[in-house]
Amino acid sequence: MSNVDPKVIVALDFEKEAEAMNLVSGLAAGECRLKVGKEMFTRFGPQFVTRLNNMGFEVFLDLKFHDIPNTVARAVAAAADLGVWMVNVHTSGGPKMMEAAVKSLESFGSDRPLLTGVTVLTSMDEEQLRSIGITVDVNQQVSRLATLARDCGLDGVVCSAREAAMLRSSLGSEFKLVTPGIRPKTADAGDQIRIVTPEDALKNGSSYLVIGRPITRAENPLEALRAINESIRNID
Ligand SMILES: O=c1ccn([C@@H]2O[C@H](COP(=O)(O)O)[C@@H](O)[C@H]2O)c(=O)[nH]1
Repeated sequence: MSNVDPKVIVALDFEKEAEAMNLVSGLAAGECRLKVGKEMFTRFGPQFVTRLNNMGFEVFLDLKFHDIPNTVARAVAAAADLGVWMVNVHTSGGPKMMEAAVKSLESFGSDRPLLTGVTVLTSMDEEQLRSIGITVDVNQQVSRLATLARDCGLDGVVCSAREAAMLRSSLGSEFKLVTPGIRPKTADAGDQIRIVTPEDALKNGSSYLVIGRPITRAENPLEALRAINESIRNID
């Protein structure tokens, strides 16, 4: 299936580069985007991202930067130099950090990557929020962090699709909602808690669906991706 703005971002979380390439080499760039996270970037570095770019794929570099403003700004600019499509920071780094990240992309003009901010990890629930001293419920915390991200000039946030309808109505149609924790009905949740099916995520207003293990650990990953693409084909 060819798609000019593919909704699915496949999370390439593999121990071996060859395993990832085995999947990627069977894909057409229009079928999905690819996410490189902490595991593969730590093992295979920027060269791995460049390799995917050279094959025509748009890459979401999911390193969730969280540090002092100067360090994050420089890391975000380094990601832009690498030519990624999207890069992210943790919104809990605060407004000064997010504003510095936005500013660091000014010189890239229209070539800059999308900049998104992680709100509350999809593996967390209220109980875990309380254990780190956050006493409001998940929706309130996500809403607060997403609004802050929007006000700092970020292009969107990473959240669960459970919060997508709420954020879509408060933050408008252009703000990107990037949603991991996607699980087709029969898939294992694993360590994810705030899960949503691909169909419901798009109906709720998600912009992009981040999907890892339901595709990468499937017996036939290409078939699994194509079945998901087919299931969401007619959903706006
Ligand atoms: O809140 C978040 C932020 C990032 N992720 C990342 O997305 C993928 C999800 O993989 P699955 O195998 O589909 O669970 C993974 O790379 C996470 O690091 C997230 O899950 N939740």
